[in-house]
Amino acid sequence: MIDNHYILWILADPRKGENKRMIEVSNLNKTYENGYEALKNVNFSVEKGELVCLLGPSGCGKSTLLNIISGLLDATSGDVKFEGKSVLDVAPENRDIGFVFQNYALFPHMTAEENVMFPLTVGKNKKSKAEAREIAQKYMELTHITDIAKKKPGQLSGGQQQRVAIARALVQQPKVLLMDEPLSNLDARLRLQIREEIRALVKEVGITTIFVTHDQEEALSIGDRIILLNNGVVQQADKGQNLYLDPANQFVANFIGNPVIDLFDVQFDGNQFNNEHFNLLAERLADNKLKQKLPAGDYVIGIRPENLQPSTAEMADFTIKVDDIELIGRERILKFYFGDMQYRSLVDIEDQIGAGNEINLRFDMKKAFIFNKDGERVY
Ligand SMILES: Nc1ncnc2c1ncn2[C@@H]1O[C@H](COP(=O)(O)OP(=O)(O)OP(=O)(O)O)[C@@H](O)[C@H]1O
Repeated sequence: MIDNHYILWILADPRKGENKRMIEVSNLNKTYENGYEALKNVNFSVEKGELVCLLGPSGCGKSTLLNIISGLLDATSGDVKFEGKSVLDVAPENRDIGFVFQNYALFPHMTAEENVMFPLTVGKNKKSKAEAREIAQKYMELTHITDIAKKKPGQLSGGQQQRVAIARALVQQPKVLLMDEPLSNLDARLRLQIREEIRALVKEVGITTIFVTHDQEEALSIGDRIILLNNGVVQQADKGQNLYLDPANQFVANFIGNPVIDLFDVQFDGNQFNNEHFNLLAERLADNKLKQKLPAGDYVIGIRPENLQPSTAEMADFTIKVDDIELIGRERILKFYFGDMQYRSLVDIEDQIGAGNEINLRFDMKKAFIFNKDGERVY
């Protein structure tokens, strides 16, 4: 019989968490030869079987980070560990990684099947031809490409080529799958379809995956978690819904969300938030959301368009003239201007409000965010 002390010891074992952790990036910095700091003290980890999206605007350092994890690029300082062991001294081909690129990178003279089999015909993963074919067959079935097995890349659509590339990356049964903007060259409809296929596939295979994209919608739909980078700095690493509902700072609030969040410059006098269009009493804030006592000064109020709603004249914070409307599925976006800045309110499609209408709007202050002048969230 196992005694209770033994069970307690297992439960208290500090190594327990490490067993679940596949990738750990710690204090990672990259300064290019021209002195440009592309990554600044990057820290995050990825659990086994997790699908994490690296998201951020062009030039934020996504490819630099992916290339350091894969070994194609050296870090300036910091560490990358796989299953608790540093891989910085391990050559890329020995890191047990499958890589999928934006441009597919297939061998044009080989058929789809030969491309998929290729990693099993060379190097340390070399198998007999029959075995290679059998394994390739399994991954070709998983990626739905058996019917195009004998075709060459030039005869395949972009979506088919990317499926071949994914099968080729998985056929070595790597521990980690890295995907660098794999859907960028596909048309909109195919992007939607293949991203769903990719998520289903990596979950079925159970492989730890880092998926790079600059498209927030793609990241929100595919990732278990999102690591949002800007200027080489991790802004927030969290579930997609938390980036939307509980953004760490003004950059995250502004980057995530479609339609984009409304941001208003305000001055706080200790009692109300003021600008030339409205005055909002601080007592409308939810006390438990305040991260600190706010000194008087300049702030930015952020409100998601669905939380800036038409109201009665008595309850209104301000009145606007609708400049334009946009229909998106079940909802309509009402657009209006203060000066040359455009703002948005999101209402139900049934609300018969059109361009040119004057309407009253009210902030749901319990759902607003407030940022200080450094973009840090204070509420
Ligand atoms: N070899 C290099 N020397 C100097 N600067 C570089 C080098 N490679 C990249 N950079 C710079 O480092 C920053 C990060 O580049 P990186 O390619 O990692 O960004 P990214 O987020 O992948 O961008 P994109 O989405 O456009 O591919 C950019 O400002 C880029 O200009």
